[in-house]
Amino acid sequence: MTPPDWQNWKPGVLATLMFIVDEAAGRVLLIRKKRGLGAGKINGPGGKIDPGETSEHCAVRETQEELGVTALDPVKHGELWFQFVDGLALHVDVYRATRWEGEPTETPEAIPLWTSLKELPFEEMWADDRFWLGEVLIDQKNFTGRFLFDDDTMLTHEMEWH
Ligand SMILES: Nc1nc2c([nH]c(=O)n2[C@H]2C[C@H](O)[C@@H](COP(=O)(O)OP(=O)(O)OP(=O)(O)O)O2)c(=O)[nH]1
Repeated sequence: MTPPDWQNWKPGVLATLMFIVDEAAGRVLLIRKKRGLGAGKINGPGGKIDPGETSEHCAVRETQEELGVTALDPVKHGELWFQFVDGLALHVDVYRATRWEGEPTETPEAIPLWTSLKELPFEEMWADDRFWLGEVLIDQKNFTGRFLFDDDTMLTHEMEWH
């Protein structure tokens, strides 16, 4: 396969992910996603940016809609660029927050899962997550990642740490 030309990737669909970290307890608020892209997988809450909406607002709104929790003072830690071989392109901003309001509650979209930072369930997550999630959640690193997917299979990846 011809190597992808990262420089020419289009942003495509804009989306967000939110990871709420309970630093005192050493855990992160994940979800079991019930529908949409990645249904059945474990992930952070998130979704597509609405027209005219900022990415930070989207990350907070999606977390409210999926779990009934409001993330406070989120910090952006990364950008994910996904190209799927069927043509779908997705650009995802990744946020981390350490304060929140509300109790996580199951919704039609997601089941909340408080998860130990020492036991991130990579085997049930998207294949690229093992390249960045621990570094963002635990070490608070900043990154850009580019990934080529064929459906659920990751074909290539490229990481930059800032
Ligand atoms: N951690 C992780 N998240 C991913 C990957 N690929 C991917 O689309 N996501 C996230 C980004 C978005 O939060 C979500 C896909 O967005 P979506 O907009 O289709 O989700 P949705 O169906 O719930 O959307 P919405 O209608 O609520 O906006 O999945 C991945 O490889 N790793």
